[in-house]
Amino acid sequence: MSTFRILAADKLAQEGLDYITKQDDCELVNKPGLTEEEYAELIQDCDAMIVRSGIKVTAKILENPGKLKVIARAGVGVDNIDLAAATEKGILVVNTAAASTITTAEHAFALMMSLMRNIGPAYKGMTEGKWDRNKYTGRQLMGKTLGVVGFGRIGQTMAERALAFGMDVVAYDPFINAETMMDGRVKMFNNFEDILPLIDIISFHVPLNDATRGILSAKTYPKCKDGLYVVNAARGGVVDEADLLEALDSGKVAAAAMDVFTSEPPTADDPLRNHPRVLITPHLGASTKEAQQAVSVDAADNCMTYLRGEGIVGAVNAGNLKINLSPVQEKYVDLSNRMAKLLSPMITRGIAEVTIELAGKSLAAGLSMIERTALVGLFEHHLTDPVNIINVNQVAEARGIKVKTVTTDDDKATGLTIEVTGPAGAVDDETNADDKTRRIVGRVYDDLKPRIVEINGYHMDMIPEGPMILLLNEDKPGMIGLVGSTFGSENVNIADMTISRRGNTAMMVFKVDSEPTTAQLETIKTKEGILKTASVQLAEA
Ligand SMILES: NC(=O)C1=CN([C@@H]2O[C@H](COP(=O)(O)OP(=O)(O)OC[C@H]3O[C@@H](n4cnc5c(N)ncnc54)[C@H](O)[C@@H]3O)[C@@H](O)[C@H]2O)C=CC1
Ligand SMILES: O=C(O)C(=O)COP(=O)(O)O
Repeated sequence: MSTFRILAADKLAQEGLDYITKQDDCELVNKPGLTEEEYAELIQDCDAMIVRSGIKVTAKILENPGKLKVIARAGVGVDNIDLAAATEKGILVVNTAAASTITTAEHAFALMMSLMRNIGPAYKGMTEGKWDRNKYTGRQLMGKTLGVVGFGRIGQTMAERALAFGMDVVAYDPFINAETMMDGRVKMFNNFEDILPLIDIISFHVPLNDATRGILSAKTYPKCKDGLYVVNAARGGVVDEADLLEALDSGKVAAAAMDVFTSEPPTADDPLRNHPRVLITPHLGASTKEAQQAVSVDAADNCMTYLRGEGIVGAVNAGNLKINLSPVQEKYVDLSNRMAKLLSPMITRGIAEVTIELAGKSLAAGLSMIERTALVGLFEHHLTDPVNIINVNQVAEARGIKVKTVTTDDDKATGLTIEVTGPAGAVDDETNADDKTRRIVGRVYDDLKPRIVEINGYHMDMIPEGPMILLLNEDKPGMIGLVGSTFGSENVNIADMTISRRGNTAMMVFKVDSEPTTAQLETIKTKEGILKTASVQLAEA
């Protein structure tokens, strides 16, 4: 059994660490707090890396990833991971989406309540011997309007709690196409500025990206009511920090609560640390015993699922990959790999375009996986850089290879066709019409076995498995005998064969007992009438 080395590169709950050490096939490398250079070296010998927000997983760390295959974020936000670099290197990034939702919403809610009742400065005054009863008259939540920015897991959990406290809730989320949510109790907006005149309190629950960076800033304050309360437990930078300080001074903002900062930790003299109307916590949103236990175990689990080849859970950078496939869809994924591997040695003219044709409505959910698996099979022997289902679309795009997918709904005749077109000028008018592209057609029948039914216009019905040899020869008498005796003298034992004619050539496909050596293939190739040879090693079907 192989042993997976799992690196904990951030402080993880003990439960998560114990969970890793209890697995027979895993070894824990618990090394939080190292330098960028140290991680760059350490990851090369680790299969998985688990992080929180305390480390920046930079392109430099990932430059030579060695055997690193997966990075798990024990939490939600992945803005501290260079996703483009991870994808380029074929490293899967996963998170533990829902495990910390309630905890984080509770923290945002606690910040909102504390802000409205001056809990922070009142407590501070008490510790300094003061008794300021009049200074800290607060505001009641009931009847106030909360604006939730980002109506995902945490935003909705925050809204549920606000509604229970008798607040009105409106939300801005341009990726939700609904007029209202929560049984009509939350009015939805898809223009940020439209919620601003309506709200007394704003709370952010969005990822940090180019669209959300500085979304609340000097530009947008003029639309807000005077005396706005601001809560940010999403990411530092969503609320522009310099503009917030000005808005506090001008009275536009009554008070602000921040759990997250543009730079963490903020410097000791950061004005947000000591502002009398700013309540701050050190990125504690997800920090409860319950949430940390859940995210650390889930993160470890998500790594193991991937490393053990059992699927992908919580993918962040695997595009539209669908993992929970039906048995038939899975068989088509397996078939696409076999088909691509068989076609791959015939691709001698380069690849400009790949067309994947999938027939059968019932297979549609597996399309992305089938497509990626086929591309990996086509590319892997032609490229030196590692290519896998995570980075294969990016690899194709970076090389200008067009990937076309055609689907049809016919469930009575399910099937898969992979066709590869070479670059312009790769074929000419003399080229046989069936050879202008490289094409392979396969299906999975009711017995769930993969079948190849056509290669480049040569029709057959063959289960692709084990070591296989493909021969293209002149279609003339004596060829089968010649090949049989040559295999015999070369000690290559034939287990099965199929032959198909097209014009004056034929394709013989052999299953043999063991993979032929290059020298054996060369000997076969020198025989009169043999035009091309290739060998492929496939798994048993
Ligand atoms: N303070 C802390 O310790 C924690 C902070 N977080 C932060 O909370 C964020 C939200 O987490 P979840 O609710 O679990 O994620 P989620 O993915 O369920 O929700 C995010 C929502 O934001 C929306 N969104 C995306 N771009 C937007 C835009 N430009 N404008 C408005 N809405 C937009 C999405 O449509 C989605 O509905 C995370 O991205 C993370 O940054 C998460 C956990 C803990
Ligand atoms: O899950 C998130 O996005 C968080 O911000 C929590 O961060 P942490 O794991 O506490 O460093």
